[in-house]
Amino acid sequence: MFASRLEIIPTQDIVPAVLERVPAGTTITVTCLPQHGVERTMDTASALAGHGFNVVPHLAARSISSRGQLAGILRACGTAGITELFVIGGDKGQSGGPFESSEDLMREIAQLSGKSMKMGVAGYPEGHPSIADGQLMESLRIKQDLATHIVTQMCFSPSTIAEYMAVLRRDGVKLPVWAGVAGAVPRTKLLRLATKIGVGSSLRFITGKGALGMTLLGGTSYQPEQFIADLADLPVPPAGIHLYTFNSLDSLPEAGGLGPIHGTSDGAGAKGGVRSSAVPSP
Ligand SMILES: NC(=O)C1=CN([C@@H]2O[C@H](COP(=O)(O)OP(=O)(O)OC[C@H]3O[C@@H](n4cnc5c(N)ncnc54)[C@H](O)[C@@H]3O)[C@@H](O)[C@H]2O)C=CC1
Ligand SMILES: Nc1nc(=O)c2c([nH]1)NC[C@@H]1CN(c3ccc(C(=O)N[C@@H](CCC(=O)O)C(=O)O)cc3)CN21
Repeated sequence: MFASRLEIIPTQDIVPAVLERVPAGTTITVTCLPQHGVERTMDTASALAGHGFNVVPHLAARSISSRGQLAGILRACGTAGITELFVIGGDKGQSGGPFESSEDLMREIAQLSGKSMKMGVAGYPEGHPSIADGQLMESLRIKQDLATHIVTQMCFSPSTIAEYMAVLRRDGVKLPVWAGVAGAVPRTKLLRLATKIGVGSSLRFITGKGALGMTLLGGTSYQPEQFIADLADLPVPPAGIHLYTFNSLDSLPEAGGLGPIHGTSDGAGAKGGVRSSAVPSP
């Protein structure tokens, strides 16, 4: 059984939906989209933290307008009891402030927080649409001293995750890897969003695979259970599952490998990054 986390989008109606459907104590990460701005991420994160969730806001470097704004965000984290952030560059074409990349922002956070803030970073098992593989790897090698773990982009292939982890280790990146898995999201929504974030080709590949594709994407929603079970069977499984819910919270996986969305600390914060009792032995 894997340790698990849920990712949500800070839409207006999401806090009551989470309160209704997700047990307090669950780890929830809150995205930071260019059209929303970081305030919405922080407002939602603080509200959920106040209701007893272990919350991880995403901070996009290019969406932060000033060092003062960052200091305010860190103060808000302190007030809400938030001790971990997910730091990315951000999909904004141009930076609106002093930080160009996740690395820039991580250095400033480490300094302002006296290195007490835990930070996750993004990994791309199938590459990134506009950043070369070599540059992504170099960026991870640099960031690993500031980070606690990697969360992968949404992926649909266990062997791709396995190969990605092997390449990371070969190239000297030692951080625990959490596999990004799509939740039970309606198939049309999933196809649209996967295309938008640059992983559409792998999803289209699956949908074009006849019987297997029908199993994976048949019915109205994607079903992640088989993929999660296959990840658990890898010789070296990932440290945990990061479930991209896209706010579809109606059928969170409770069986088939993920285990119940649990209410305890998931262990991603510590170096080593796994809740040993929750992860199958290699
Ligand atoms: N909002 C979210 O939750 C997530 C967002 N993303 C998006 O993925 C992208 C990358 O983010 P990070 O992994 O944090 O990378 P990053 O912004 O830290 O960049 C990694 C490396 O690539 C370079 N780089 C960045 N953008 C580039 C570009 N357009 N062309 C060439 N080189 C570039 C940077 O200088 C750095 O060396 C961003 O667009 C980010 O918003 C990825 C995962 C999650
Ligand atoms: N390049 C990239 N950007 C991201 O923001 C991102 C990734 N990759 N990879 C993993 C997750 C997935 N992300 C996403 C992507 C799209 C929506 C989304 O629902 N977009 C809605 C608009 C939501 C709104 O404005 O209220 C859409 O309809 O496109 C949410 C999270 C965030 N993360």
